[in-house]
Amino acid sequence: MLDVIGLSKKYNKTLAVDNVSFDIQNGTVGVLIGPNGSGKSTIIKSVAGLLRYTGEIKINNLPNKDIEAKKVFGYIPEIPAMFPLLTVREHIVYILKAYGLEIDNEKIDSLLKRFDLTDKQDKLGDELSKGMMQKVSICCALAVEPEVIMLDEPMVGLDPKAIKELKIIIKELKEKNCTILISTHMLEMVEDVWDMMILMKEGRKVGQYYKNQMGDKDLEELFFELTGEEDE
Ligand SMILES: Nc1ncnc2c1ncn2[C@@H]1O[C@H](COP(=O)(O)OP(=O)(O)OP(=O)(O)O)[C@@H](O)[C@H]1O
Repeated sequence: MLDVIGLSKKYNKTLAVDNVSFDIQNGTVGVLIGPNGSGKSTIIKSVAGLLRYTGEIKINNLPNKDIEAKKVFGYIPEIPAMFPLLTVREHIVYILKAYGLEIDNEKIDSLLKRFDLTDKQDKLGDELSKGMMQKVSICCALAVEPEVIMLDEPMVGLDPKAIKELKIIIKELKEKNCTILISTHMLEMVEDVWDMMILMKEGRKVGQYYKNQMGDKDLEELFFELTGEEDE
């Protein structure tokens, strides 16, 4: 479960996030949407503990910066960060070690296979394409079997097969009662997985909507209706 309570973040004079609150229950996919610059990445980075902010963020009822909270939390950043001298496989091993988990080679093999990385597992971090880096970053986050996972624009740069696999994985995580937060502009990619939508505009949460209350409307239709922007 993820709780964000009264979150505000200023970068110098820019109020990027203005008193935003929401919660996402276990087994629920929340999507964070809004125009460019509306504060989505700032929220995600705050939850991930990468920024200073005011307000409270709790993961499974623990402060997000608590080590016990970090142990159950996975994060796929918008821009993947690779270790240049670690191989693809070593990235996953490294993460498992950092989380204090056993090195389960079968689990690693299966993740690599799902993302077509088996024959790339010995490539170094700085030898990878952008899409491959994104896949490694996804494998690392999944390897720790998080209870709460955040994905910042996860589909960008992925090939169609990897997008399909990721969508299946999101559904599997949901079935395992995971709490999932996805920030994206690719609304059609989350159409069949979302449960709750948090709509951001100019740093403020301007709405929170549940799929089961939205009738037949799709996410894109809702977005244009709610933001008053033109669908061209
Ligand atoms: N490091 C930074 N320094 C200063 N201002 C920043 C910084 N990062 C973001 N901002 C500002 O904070 C506001 C929110 O940015 P943020 O990246 O959170 O938006 P976003 O909704 O994720 O945008 P996008 O859809 O373009 O990724 C913007 O006005 C942006 O210019």
